[in-house]
Amino acid sequence: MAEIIPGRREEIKALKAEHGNKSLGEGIRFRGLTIPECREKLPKASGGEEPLPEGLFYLLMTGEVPTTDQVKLISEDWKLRAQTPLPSYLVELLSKNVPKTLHPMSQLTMAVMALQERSLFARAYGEGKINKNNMWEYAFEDVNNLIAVLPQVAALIYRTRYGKKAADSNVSDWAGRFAGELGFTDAKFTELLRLYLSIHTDHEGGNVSAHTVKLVGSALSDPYLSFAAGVNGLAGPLHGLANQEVLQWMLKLRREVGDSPSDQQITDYLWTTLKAGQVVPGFGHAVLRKTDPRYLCQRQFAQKHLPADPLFRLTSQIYEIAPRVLEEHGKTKNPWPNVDAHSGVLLQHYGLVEQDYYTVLFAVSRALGALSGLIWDRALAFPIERPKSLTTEAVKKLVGA
Ligand SMILES: CC(=O)SCCNC(=O)CCNC(=O)[C@H](O)C(C)(C)COP(=O)(O)OP(=O)(O)OC[C@H]1O[C@@H](n2cnc3c(N)ncnc32)[C@H](O)[C@@H]1OP(=O)(O)O
Ligand SMILES: O=C([O-])CC(=O)C(=O)O
Repeated sequence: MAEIIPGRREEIKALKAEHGNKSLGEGIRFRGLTIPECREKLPKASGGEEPLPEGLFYLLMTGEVPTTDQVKLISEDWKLRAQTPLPSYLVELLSKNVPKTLHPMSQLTMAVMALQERSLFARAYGEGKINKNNMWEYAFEDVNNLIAVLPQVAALIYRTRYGKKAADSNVSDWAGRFAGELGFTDAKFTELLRLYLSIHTDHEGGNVSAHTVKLVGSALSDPYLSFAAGVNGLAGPLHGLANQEVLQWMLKLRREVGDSPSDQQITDYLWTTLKAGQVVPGFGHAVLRKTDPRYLCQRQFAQKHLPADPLFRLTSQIYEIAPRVLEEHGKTKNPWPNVDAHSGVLLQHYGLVEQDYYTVLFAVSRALGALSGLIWDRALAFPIERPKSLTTEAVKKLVGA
């Protein structure tokens, strides 16, 4: 990073000076690579087929596809960093003191906030050691320390809330450790988790969670404070919570009309949702205008590994019907499914059935995207974000309305 950053600083300064007034957009790409390209090019676990999230992190940080050895180094580094035991007050908090009714996303935010005590960035700032040139280094350490322990923290929330036990596992990549801590040993589930944690990392920087991390970080709040804020944004039903909402919506459909609904029953159920003034979870998108490529790659995974799963078949049936209904409804600019319309179905298949936990998985993945961006924000010394705010009266006066 120390070698890459100076050149990038110059490059971006020149680019902004020359082209800063143009507007841009290019769908979902990670450093220029599409989701299928990432799936193909990023290193896999031995015997595995899905990308290791560590590789995506490396790609987001450096702009280059890592070698298997480079990815291994990250896995080992994160494993080492995770060996510092979680603070006992955090373990007490999560395993004894939070009420079972507190949503797992709120528990995650509390846990990240509790870890903020470890921030090297905040400590260095307090000691007057931080300047624009070196601040990325402190952010880098905090980010890697936080990412390293997130699986442990998230799994502790899971085990406590649902009365589960960790599994004995000698898989040592980041997602593999997470699967074991969650109590899963099925190699297919671990592969699914590697894919899940790779594809949920980011979607440009403008989505609510990543942008919140960026915004809060722009005040030089440290990576723990910034990430906790982003997790709160992800917990909203129009964003990451749609992950859980989709499944609840589908299960309610099954409860109301049985396990094998007809096309007409699904159509009626969609209209009931829309006429009640609610959104159809998992459909629509703020910027995409076609089926989300993350939906499609999860669909491919299902077609390969669980083609006969009843919930997958229902998902496919809804895929046929919902876009037509949404088009007829005429409001949404994008009637096609997004990433959240598929993930829960896969997790259900492998026995991770606790829907209100799903967005925590999303958050663990989002840490890679949003926090790698945060390191770059500090490396490029981006300024504090501050959109202008005016009253409606002032706007009217200024535009002569
Ligand atoms: C990882 C992610 O965050 S992916 C998104 C996850 N969220 C969901 O799946 C929730 C369902 N979808 C939605 O609510 C929306 O499509 C969003 C929040 C994702 C995008 O919102 P917008 O950018 O405002 O979408 P858009 O410009 O198409 O909205 C136009 C209108 O269509 C409505 N609309 C959009 N999607 C849907 C939907 N799935 N069901 C019903 N109505 C919808 C909007 O509510 C809005 O209505 P309004 O004019 O009465 O205010
Ligand atoms: O881009 C968005 O607004 C929502 C999304 O898909 C994501 O955050 O992954």
